[in-house]
Amino acid sequence: MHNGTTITQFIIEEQRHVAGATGDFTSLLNDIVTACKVISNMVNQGALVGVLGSAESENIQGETQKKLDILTNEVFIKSNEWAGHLAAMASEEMDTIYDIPAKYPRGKYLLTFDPLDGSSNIDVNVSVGTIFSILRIQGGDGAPSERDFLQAGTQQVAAGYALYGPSTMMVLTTGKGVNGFTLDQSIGEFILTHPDMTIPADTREFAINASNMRFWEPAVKRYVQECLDGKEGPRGDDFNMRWIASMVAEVHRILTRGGVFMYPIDSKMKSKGLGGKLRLLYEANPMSFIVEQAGGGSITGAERIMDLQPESLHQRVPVILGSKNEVERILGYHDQA
Ligand SMILES: O=P(O)(O)OC[C@H]1O[C@](O)(COP(=O)(O)O)[C@@H](O)[C@@H]1O
Ligand SMILES: [Mg+2]
Ligand SMILES: [Mg+2]
Repeated sequence: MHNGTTITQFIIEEQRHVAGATGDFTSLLNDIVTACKVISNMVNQGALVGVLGSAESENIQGETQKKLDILTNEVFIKSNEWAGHLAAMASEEMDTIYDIPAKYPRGKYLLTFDPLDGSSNIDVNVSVGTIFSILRIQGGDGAPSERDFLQAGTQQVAAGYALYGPSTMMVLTTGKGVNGFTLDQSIGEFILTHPDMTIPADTREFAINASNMRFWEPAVKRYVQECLDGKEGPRGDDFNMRWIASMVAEVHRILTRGGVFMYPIDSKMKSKGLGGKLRLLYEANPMSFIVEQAGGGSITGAERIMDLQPESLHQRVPVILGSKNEVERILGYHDQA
């Protein structure tokens, strides 16, 4: 018998304190947990089940989809469309919203997700993940539309990610702190192993794709240069650098030991009319909710991400998140720039 709290138990106990809770939310989270277990197995099996490599298709972002991008999207749809908790879904891998088929009852929640984050790492067997965010539909009983999804991050009911790494983990917030669970493969259950995760306010570790340096804005160039100048520079201390190229893995490292993650806007993106690399609804908002609930900060450079009013389903934004004091320093550099 395991001796820990399962994620199901944890969610039910948490929901007992929510006035008027109907069990819908608990059951929706459980369906998401099931989807991540299926994906964990798929990712783990990899070449054994022929899921590596690219598909012959592109998503709306113009990215060549990986086979696993499509398969994991299907897993999320199938696991969540039937139970009657959702009005609709939206995903990185689907151009438009996914309306719940008429054969299933429709519910009051909206689910946005990045079924497989860190796609460029799949074929090289580096950690990847799944990111999700839950909203409540605000409109009436009519058919849901894209507009229903365009809610600020502060409206999120819950957010989480699964990390498929050396062990499979799930990290979750419902607005009452952040908790981490590890999948016990022997019983197929996520067990609470990282209660009340918090991000240290200070750090000496940053993560950014330095190959874009010549395109960065002055504030980001200044911040990174000062980190690289280390003890001899104005920070008077040495900094370490990391870049995994899977946002989930970067955020998990920051939740575990602090740090700052940056995918800022740059002149190359601007020249293509892009507002950033990462997507607001199913990458930036859920990760910002988690990071803020763990005591960290999350900004675009100039403003708090969770206050942004979304304009479109696949909108991209700059992301700078992590240890609070570093994020505030970077915000200050943008104000001064
Ligand atoms: O290729 P780069 O510049 O290193 O970008 C890596 C970033 O792109 C992403 O892979 C984008 O997410 P997807 O893999 O879900 O498209 C992030 O996880 C990661 O932080
Ligand atoms: Mg992603
Ligand atoms: Mg993805």
